[in-house]
Amino acid sequence: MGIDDEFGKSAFLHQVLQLFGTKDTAKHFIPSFFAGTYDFLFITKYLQFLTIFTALKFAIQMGSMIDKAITVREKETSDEKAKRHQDFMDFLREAQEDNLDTTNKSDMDIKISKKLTRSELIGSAQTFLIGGADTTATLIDYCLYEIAMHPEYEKIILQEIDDFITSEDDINYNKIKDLEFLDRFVKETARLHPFAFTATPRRAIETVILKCSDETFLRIDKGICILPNIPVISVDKNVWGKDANEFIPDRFLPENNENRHPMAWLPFGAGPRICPGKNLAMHETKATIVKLLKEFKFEICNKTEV
Ligand code: HEM
Repeated sequence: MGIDDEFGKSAFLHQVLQLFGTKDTAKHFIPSFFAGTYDFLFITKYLQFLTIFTALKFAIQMGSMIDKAITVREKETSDEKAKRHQDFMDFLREAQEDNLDTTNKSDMDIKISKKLTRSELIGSAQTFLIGGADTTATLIDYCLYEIAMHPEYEKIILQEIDDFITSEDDINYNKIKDLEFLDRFVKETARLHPFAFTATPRRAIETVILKCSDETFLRIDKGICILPNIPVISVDKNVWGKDANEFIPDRFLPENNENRHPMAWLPFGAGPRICPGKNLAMHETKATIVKLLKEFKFEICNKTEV
């Protein structure tokens, strides 16, 4: 996906990409230095806390840039707005303008109807931008790893690409949707590498007693924060079968999916707080793989231990 594609047309996104690109990681002395050493030098492991300052600086810089972008939007006339590409900042600002009424939703913790404040707007934009960048890149990395590990599946993906994607113009949402094997391949990759699992903590809003599959009971008190063990759920043999640890994209064929527990596949979380970028991330991953496989072959390097 390039900045000239549909997703990249947003002026706001351009500004943010510029911010991401002003200093690449290698130029950040502290993270790049400790990234290479913290594993084996006792003292540098603990000095890593210094990276907090770099991250903080980045967050402040990003916050102030978003703040400026909002000010620009506030001064815009409706004519000016209509002429440009509408982006997620418009949706967030419209949410700010809506008078959200959540009073009748008994399962919601916050029951105040209110608009997004400016700092909530900035915070939401930051979450979208940070949550949406490295995550998708990591999923793409894992897919390429699995492609290199499974040339037999690479062949099927290539065949599917040949059948459906005949030109660069075909790499669009509707055509990518037709690549059903690639979709299963990406889902299987995400199942075996659920790297964002730490993003799913939940706090109990009331005390509950859960009955476990081994007939024991688990009491969760009001206010307790729990983190579902997604890496374990993802390879649970009771849910996925004896071959749970194997890479088998066809386990996501509709007929194999039918009786599976709805909370079995959790790389994007679940429920009202499920990742809102899920469909975008899946599309972006598949589109990127199509582009890459059209140009490159991915193989395991004999010199690298996997
Ligand atoms: C492969 C890519 C991605 C993965 C694996 C991923 C994973 C996750 C997970 C596990 C959560 C927590 C969900 C839960 O608590 O149930 C989450 C939340 C979130 N993600 Fe993603 N994400 C990805 C891409 C994206 C993208 C592309 C965007 C935005 C463009 C995005 C925006 C967000 C936001 C805003 C939240 C917070 C939602 C909330 O708290 O209500 N993510 N993501």
